[in-house]
Amino acid sequence: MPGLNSRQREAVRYTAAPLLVLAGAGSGKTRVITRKIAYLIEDKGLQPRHICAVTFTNKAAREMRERVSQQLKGVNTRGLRISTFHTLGLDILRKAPEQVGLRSGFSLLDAQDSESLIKEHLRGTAEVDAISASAVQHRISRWKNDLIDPAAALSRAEDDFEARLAALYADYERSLRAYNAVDFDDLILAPARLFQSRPAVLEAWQDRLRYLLVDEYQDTNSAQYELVRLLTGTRGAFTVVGDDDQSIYAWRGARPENLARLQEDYPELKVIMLEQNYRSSARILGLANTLIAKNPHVFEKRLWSEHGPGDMPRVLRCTDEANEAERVASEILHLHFAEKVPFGDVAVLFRGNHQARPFEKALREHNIPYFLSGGTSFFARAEVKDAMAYLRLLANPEDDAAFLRIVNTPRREIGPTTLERLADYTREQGTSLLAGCEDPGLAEHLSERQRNRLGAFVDLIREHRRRSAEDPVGGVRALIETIDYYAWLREHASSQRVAERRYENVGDLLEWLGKLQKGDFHDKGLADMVGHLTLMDVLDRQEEEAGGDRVHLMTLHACKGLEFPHVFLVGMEEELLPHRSSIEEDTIEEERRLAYVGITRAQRALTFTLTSRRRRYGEWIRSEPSRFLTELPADQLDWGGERSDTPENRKARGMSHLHMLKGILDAG
Ligand SMILES: Nc1ncnc2c1ncn2[C@@H]1O[C@H](COP(=O)(O)OP(=O)(O)OP(=O)(O)O)[C@@H](O)[C@H]1O
Ligand SMILES: [Mg+2]
Repeated sequence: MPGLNSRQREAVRYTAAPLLVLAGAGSGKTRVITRKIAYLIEDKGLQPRHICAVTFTNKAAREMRERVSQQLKGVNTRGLRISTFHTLGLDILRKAPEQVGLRSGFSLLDAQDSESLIKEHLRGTAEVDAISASAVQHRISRWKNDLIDPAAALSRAEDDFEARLAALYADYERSLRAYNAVDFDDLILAPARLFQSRPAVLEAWQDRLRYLLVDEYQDTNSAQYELVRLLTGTRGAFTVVGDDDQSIYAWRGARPENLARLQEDYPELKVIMLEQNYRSSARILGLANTLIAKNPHVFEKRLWSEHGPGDMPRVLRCTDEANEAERVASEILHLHFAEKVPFGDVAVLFRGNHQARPFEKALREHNIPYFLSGGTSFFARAEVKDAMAYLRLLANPEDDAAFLRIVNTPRREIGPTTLERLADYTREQGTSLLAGCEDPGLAEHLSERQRNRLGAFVDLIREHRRRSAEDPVGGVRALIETIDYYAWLREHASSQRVAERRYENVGDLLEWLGKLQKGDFHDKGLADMVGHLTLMDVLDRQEEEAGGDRVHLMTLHACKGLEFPHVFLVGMEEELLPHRSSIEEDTIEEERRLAYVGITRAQRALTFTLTSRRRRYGEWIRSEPSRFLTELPADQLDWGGERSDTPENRKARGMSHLHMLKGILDAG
């Protein structure tokens, strides 16, 4: 087993009992998982279909799949399951939807959809001014992650307010059921419940998944813990790897204590610690060790590295955000043109999504290709999703998910109770929601006023379906104007500018549709074009994921498990990192872990940046260096590091212009 140290080898070979590999960043935990998959197939003769590896992000799952297929060249790995927890959950539900009270073809609500559903339920309650829909959603999500159902939430409520939130949770659940829909958290919760209540279903899955491997185990929540516990059963055939110092999702219900709980639930648990870091140069690792040592520890682990000291990590002091972004862009140009570093080897990491904007601007201005992970792609924008939902409903009146998305967008005073009754009725009748609106039998269930509102909506759709049968794009355009979608956007946006930009996105979508109509789809109908656009949606995402040689921009939460030769950790300021809310709530330890995760992504070079002033809520505020920077030994950091204005760098910038020019010439 080349490329593994003796402890890693032991971890790969160990299958006698449950195994926990507990080790710091860059020590090869993920490598143990990928090698172990290969070992189980090649040496232990396990069929690929009996193995399941679980990670947290699609990106991580994709990388793992690549690494495994490289190791198993020529071996048929059909059936090998490497996915996120959520994808695994979705597959489990899809195989037996009736068992959990769903029908096949159930819809999956994203966070945006759940939030607007909650908003509907909040409307008209006493709590509407006291709490935002997103806060309620967060609360419900926490309950679900802790396997607490509405009844249990109610019985635990300590005051009236909590009790009201629990009641909202119950309303929300009822709506989901009526709509034949699940939310993101249900993808874990529902399978766990399914397994608890149906031993036969559980047994079939246990028979299918005979060995389970979990990466980033420190970030599992209670529902995920339960799912793993159930799936692995008494056999306990699993390997989990994790690092308590990298637990950064407690705010979303992750339970780092799950690491300790394993020992209680599985007394025969074997624990292997890894201590050699293979990722970072010694100076970078030294900073990481110093920083994390400030947190209290249950397990002491000190990482060491055989790599040389490497470059001195640097700190760039910048005047403000624009300057910070400009300096980083300049540094990246230097790396790329003077040192021949591919753009893809560089990552810019920040605490909050809002910090990305100036960097995007600066990188774009310098013609540096970049990719913003977790950013909002065109098809993920609310307004584009609304417009797509209208398109889908025009093309296919049976599309219940599309119906639900826009029946009240813009507001038509059709409340959740009306929709629930409609959904219950149509389920009995076996018709779609839209068709159900016109069913005379509905009269028993809904008041005349409610029926009239639904009727008006049906008329709207029918009229424009007719128009779009003759002229697809014209029909859709007329619909968007008839409902005065712009006014709706204007009502909800923070400024006219924002509303206009959103409306432009809708315009872009229609324009795109127009091009299709004139081009390849001139002899086809709306349904074909919508199908094509939906597929584009998938392609768009795939393209996003494919990468290419681009600088990575991402939050610290998103960079878990990844590594980059050059890392810029920006915004190293008090109230940014640590975040202001963590200072107030005294959850600095989790922020320190976040900083630790960021630092340990760097392989060769690490650069921190900070500004002396930053705009916040329209005002200039003086920024203070992050305590995490001042905790680091001053002699291990180069605080003077000015590279942006060296002659070399000016040359690099000149080359970038040449590069740009060449691009223009090539295009011409
Ligand atoms: N025994 C080894 N010899 C050489 N390189 C190794 C060895 N083990 C791991 N590596 C390399 O070290 C780097 C870090 O490994 P890996 O990503 O598996 O660490 P990790 O513990 O999962 O890190 P993280 O905690 O950040 O997820 C990778 O580039 C990996 O290929
Ligand atoms: Mg890893």
